[in-house]
Amino acid sequence: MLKQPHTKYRAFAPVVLRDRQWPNNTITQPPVWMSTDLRDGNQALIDPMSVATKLKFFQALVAMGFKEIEVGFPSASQADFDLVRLLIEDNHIPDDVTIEVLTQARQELIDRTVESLAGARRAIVHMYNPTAPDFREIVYRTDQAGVKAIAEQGTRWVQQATARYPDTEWVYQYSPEVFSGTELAFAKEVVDAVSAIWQPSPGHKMIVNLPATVEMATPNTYADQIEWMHRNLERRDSIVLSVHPHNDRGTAVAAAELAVMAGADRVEGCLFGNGERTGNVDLVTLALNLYTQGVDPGLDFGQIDQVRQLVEHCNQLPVHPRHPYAGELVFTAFSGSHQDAIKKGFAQRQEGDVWRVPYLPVDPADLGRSYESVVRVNSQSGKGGISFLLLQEFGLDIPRRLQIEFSRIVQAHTDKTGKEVTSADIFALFEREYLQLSEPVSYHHNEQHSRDDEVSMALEVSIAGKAQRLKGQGSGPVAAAVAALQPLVDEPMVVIDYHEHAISGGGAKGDAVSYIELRFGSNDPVFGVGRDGSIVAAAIKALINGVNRSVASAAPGSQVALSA
Ligand SMILES: CC(=O)SCCNC(=O)CCNC(=O)[C@H](O)C(C)(C)COP(=O)(O)OP(=O)(O)OC[C@H]1O[C@@H](n2cnc3c(N)ncnc32)[C@H](O)[C@@H]1OP(=O)(O)O
Ligand SMILES: CC(C)C(=O)C(=O)O
Repeated sequence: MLKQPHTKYRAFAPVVLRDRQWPNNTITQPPVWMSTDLRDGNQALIDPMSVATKLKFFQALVAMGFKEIEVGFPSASQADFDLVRLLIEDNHIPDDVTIEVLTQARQELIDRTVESLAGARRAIVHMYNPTAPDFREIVYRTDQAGVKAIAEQGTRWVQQATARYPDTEWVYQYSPEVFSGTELAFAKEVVDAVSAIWQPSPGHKMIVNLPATVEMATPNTYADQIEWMHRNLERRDSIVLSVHPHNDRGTAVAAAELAVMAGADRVEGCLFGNGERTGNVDLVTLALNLYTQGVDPGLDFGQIDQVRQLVEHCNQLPVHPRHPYAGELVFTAFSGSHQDAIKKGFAQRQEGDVWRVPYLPVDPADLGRSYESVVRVNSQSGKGGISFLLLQEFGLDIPRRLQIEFSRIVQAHTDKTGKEVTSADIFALFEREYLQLSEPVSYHHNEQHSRDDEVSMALEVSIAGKAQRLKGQGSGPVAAAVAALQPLVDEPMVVIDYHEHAISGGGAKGDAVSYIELRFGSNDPVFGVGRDGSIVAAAIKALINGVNRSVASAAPGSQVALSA
């Protein structure tokens, strides 16, 4: 790279528009959306789509709610011509959907383009010619007058060709290609000359599309350009003002949003930002940005994964895992503090509340995404994510101090493997540590009798494989079980905390689960967990698990031992 890049590259000159209005505007309704997936998107593919693939994509776009769809460049290829014929002849175009096709300003191409549309109820003929200085000088070797004459002549050819098919309702769209790099006064001069020929009216508007064919400046500059045109174009009340941002600087979405604030009525783009070079503006992101502001975008992305899979299949290009709203990882939190906040957000949420879950700008469920993918656990994760998954998928609502204790066990595992753990892995670790640990003491059965506020408990257990019957009394079943188990260990056993709940989901639905925090003498507290169809048995199992864990926890340095 150059040390002095100014010797090779020039900064884009700002637009002089001191009284710009767009910064004070907000978007309260969606623009008209136009999908150019089948044209601008298709022309940028390594292998352009077949007619069958295009038809499938077209039908999906219709189902999403698009009312204007650019289906191709019929004068360029037989496949594009055939698709247009198929759509018309086999009645694939619903009454409220209008197809659009693109052509250069060349008579033979215009004639063939219009011919492809014969029999359409309504159609948009989109003609373009480049207007920017580099294109005038390098590509066309002409001047402003020459470029303006191409636009005027092309418009007349479109008029003549469409007049041959009076049964179709024709809508004309003109694009001064590379508007983003064209002098504003000249862009207005060309567009005004075109609209003077076409003579649109408020009842029969034409579309003026102002493309950032190459994105050359910051989005505010594009907004200034659009506001300037919006305020200065002739016949503005007879024009649908459209924008077509490309993403060369990575800011097409911002450019489109600011352009709408600046007066654009319509936005052209592709799903997930496919298109030439860095792509067209991403219509999914634009629509869902509106949705998260409480504005109905008029497009349905309620099954976003299906839309993404369809687009990946048709384009043969992957959507990035971090792509806004649709990427595989965008509703996934790995880091501990994010997981903690998301878990609290879900826990405090009531049905009908305004959406306020930290870190998640949209409810994944609204896009057909499940909550399972929201939290994933690796070595960057904390107790929040781990306990979220245990609750969401296995119905285990583990108390806070147990979350801390168990997260150390998971952390040790992820540190060792260096890999993500699935919710099934986490549950397996939890089972191994708590629910299935039956050494050295394993539980078989209990009998209890109550008299005068005192419970007598007999426990059938095995210790190191040998059956034993233990007895104890207490003010309740837990106290009686503690008294029965106390002789097994050589430190005083005290219950510090006790939680239990019924399991509402997962394979153990209906079981009770009991979490008991115990202290043995002056040792650190330890949790025991038990699960059973009976609440009392779940508590006894939790106590025995606490004994086993404190004895097993192990050996070196452990102060707790089984009594001789
Ligand atoms: C920004 C965009 O995305 S614009 C759309 C671009 N998409 C495509 O080009 C895909 C489909 N295009 C094609 O398949 C071909 O370009 C075709 C079949 C339409 C035409 O092919 P060709 O006749 O070989 O011409 P080609 O596209 O190379 O253009 C070169 C000629 O057309 C002229 N031309 C290019 N664009 C235009 C235009 N919009 N209006 C008028 N003339 C044009 C050029 O000045 C050049 O003229 P020259 O031969 O006298 O120097
Ligand atoms: C034809 C025009 C609208 C185009 O695709 C562009 O300028 O990018």
